[in-house]
Amino acid sequence: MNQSKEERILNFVLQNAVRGDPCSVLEAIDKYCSQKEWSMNVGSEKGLILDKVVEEVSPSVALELGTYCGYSGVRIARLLKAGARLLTVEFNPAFAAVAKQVFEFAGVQDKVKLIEGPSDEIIPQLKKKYEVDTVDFVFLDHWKDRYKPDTILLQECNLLRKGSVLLADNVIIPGAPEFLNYVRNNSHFQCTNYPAHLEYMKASDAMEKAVFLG
Ligand SMILES: C[C@H](C[C@H]1O[C@@H](n2cnc3c(N)ncnc32)[C@H](O)[C@@H]1O)NC(=O)c1cc(-c2ccc(F)cc2)cc(O)c1O
Ligand SMILES: [Mg+2]
Repeated sequence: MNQSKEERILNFVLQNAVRGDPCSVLEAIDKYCSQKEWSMNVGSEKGLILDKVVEEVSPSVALELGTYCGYSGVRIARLLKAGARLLTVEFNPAFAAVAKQVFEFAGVQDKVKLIEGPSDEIIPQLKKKYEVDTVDFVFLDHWKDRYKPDTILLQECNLLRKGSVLLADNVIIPGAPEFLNYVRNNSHFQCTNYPAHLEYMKASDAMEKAVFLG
C-alpha cells in the first residue's frame, strides 16, 4: 500500500531534521512542502505571525483546532514557557498519527496533548476531562466553517477569559467569512488583520487576531 503525502512528509522529517530540534523539523517540512509537495501547513511566513502572537500572549494553556501534521503545534510548543501546555485537536486518525510522531521527533511531546476527535465534541470536555480552567490562546486552523460555531462554543463553555486571544488562519483562502463577520461585528472582540500569503504560494491570504474582551 503506497504512502500518503502526510507519511512522505513525516519520512522527510525523520531523514532530514535533527531529533530534539524543533526548528530543524519546521525547516524540513517547509523545504519538502515548498519544493516537493504542497501541503496545508501554516508555513514560515504566517508562522512568523503565529510566533509573534504566541510570544506576546505567553500562554499557560494554548488550544489548537486542526493539528494536521503537527507543524503549527511544533511552532507553538517550542515557544511555550516551562509548565505551559498545548492542547491540539485533530479528528483524522491518520493525520493525528503523523502529528504524534512529529511532536516526539521534535522533542515537544511533554508540552503537547494531542486529542483525537472533532472540535465540537472535545471543546465541551476540556474543563472536566482535560482539567482546563480557561484558555489563554486559541489557534483556529480546522474546517473554516467551524471557526464561528467553535468560537461561540468556547464562550458557551466559559473557556475564554478577559484577554484570551484567538488567532485564525486562512481568513482569505480558503476563507472564513462567517467567522470574520461574527468577531468583527461583536463588541466582545477586538480584531486585528494580518495580511500574508497562502503557505508556499503567491496567492494572498491573511490571519485574524480576535481578543476576547470579557
Ligand atoms: C482543515 C484543515 C486542517 C486540519 O483540520 C482537521 N479538522 C477539520 N475539521 C476539524 C474538526 N472539526 N475537529 C478537529 N479537526 C478538524 C483536518 O482533519 C485537517 O487535518 N485545513 C485546511 O483545510 C486548509 C486548507 C488550505 C487550502 C488552501 C488553498 C487550497 F487551494 C486548498 C486548501 C490551506 C490551509 O492553511 C488550511 O488550513
Ligand atoms: Mg491553515
